Amino acid sequence: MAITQLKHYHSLTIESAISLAKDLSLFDPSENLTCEEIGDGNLNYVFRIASSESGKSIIIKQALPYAKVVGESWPLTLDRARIEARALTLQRSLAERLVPEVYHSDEQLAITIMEDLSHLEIARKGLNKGEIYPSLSKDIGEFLGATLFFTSDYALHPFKKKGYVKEFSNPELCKITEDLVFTDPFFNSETNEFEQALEEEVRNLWDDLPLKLEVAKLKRSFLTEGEALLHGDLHTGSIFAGKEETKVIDPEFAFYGPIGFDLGQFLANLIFQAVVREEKPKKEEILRHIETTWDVFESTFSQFWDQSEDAYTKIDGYLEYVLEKSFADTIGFLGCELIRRTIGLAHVEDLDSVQDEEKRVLYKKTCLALGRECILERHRIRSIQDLLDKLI
Ligand SMILES: Nc1ncnc2c1ncn2[C@@H]1O[C@H](COP(=O)(O)OP(=O)(O)O)[C@@H](O)[C@H]1O
Ligand SMILES: CSC[C@H]1O[C@H](OP(=O)(O)O)[C@H](O)[C@@H]1O
Repeated sequence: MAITQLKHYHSLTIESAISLAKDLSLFDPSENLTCEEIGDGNLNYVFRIASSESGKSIIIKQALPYAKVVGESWPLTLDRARIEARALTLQRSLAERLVPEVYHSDEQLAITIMEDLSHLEIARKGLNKGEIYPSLSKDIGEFLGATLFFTSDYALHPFKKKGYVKEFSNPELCKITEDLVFTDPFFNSETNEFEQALEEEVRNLWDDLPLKLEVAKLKRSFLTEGEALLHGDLHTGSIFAGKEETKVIDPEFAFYGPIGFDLGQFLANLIFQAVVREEKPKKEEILRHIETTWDVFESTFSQFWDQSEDAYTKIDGYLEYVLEKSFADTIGFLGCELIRRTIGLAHVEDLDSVQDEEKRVLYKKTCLALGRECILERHRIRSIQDLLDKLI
């Protein structure tokens, strides 16, 4: 009888990460390898292994059985590593240029081994330094048009789509979003974190019943509308950018949800930049990115729509209905992201790194007011220009 040796989960160290890379023949046995842990996200460890001889390098990302940002008191499923590796592979098959290659994955060890993108920079970091990324919004618009269309019912046989819905069932990570994006910031919850100077605005939000009703509707969409496979956490910290290259990483929150969610998260994270940039040309750069993201998403999605085999896609007005609904959802989700990143558990460097306290508080108040307006007015904000008018 063959004896199968089961690999049990253990968290990697610098040494064991190097041994693993060698065991998997990702490097020549004779190569001298260096390894460093470079993870700066909230949840996982990320090891970069490089050979000085060949110049080759790889990334090993490992999930921990808890959320790194909080520690062992917040247990978290290792299944997120399976979801991430699968989502990267599927998204790469739909938008090859915009997603890193996965070399290997292992569910037991909760690892994904992938292409090293260190020649690029995390978009949030670069944007904060004033870097210009000419193709960022065009690329993200294309990524969203392709990944959202080709994982939806407009493109897939219903059996295939429902298979994906099952495969990407991601209850624990969805629960984080349900709590941290849709619930906690709108209630006096322990996870919230905000400065004293925002107390009055925050209490007003908590007391704002019409606002809470609209957030409840958005949360309901997130919980119930399995339209397409979402990235699920598409903020500027999940994107590597360069002058001519863009890559989307970190889809561990992937699941079937409403099309507007990824768009809303990405646009909100651009809006943080629009808010903190006071010089007109610098702000303009971001406004153009906001416009281009939606425009490219809309045109890419519409082009693919014409290839659909679903008879209803030939009915006049159906595409327009889907786009209008997705746009209103995008504006609403964008509002929730603006608020949660300002007063919730997970903040953004764009706002928090502003040293001048008066300015920082002013920017945060602007984000809260804008978030509220977008949630409440999402059906009256009819075009991307209507949104831009609110940012000037
Ligand atoms: N493929 C990659 N190439 C180079 N660096 C990477 C890669 N993936 C992740 N990193 C680095 O690790 C950090 C955290 O990765 P991320 O996937 O966002 O982890 P988390 O899920 O913990 O948020 C990134 O900000 C980046 O600096
Ligand atoms: C405790 S998870 C908080 C927050 O972190 C995730 O982002 P990332 O891992 O990319 O830093 C996600 O946005 C969660 O809402």
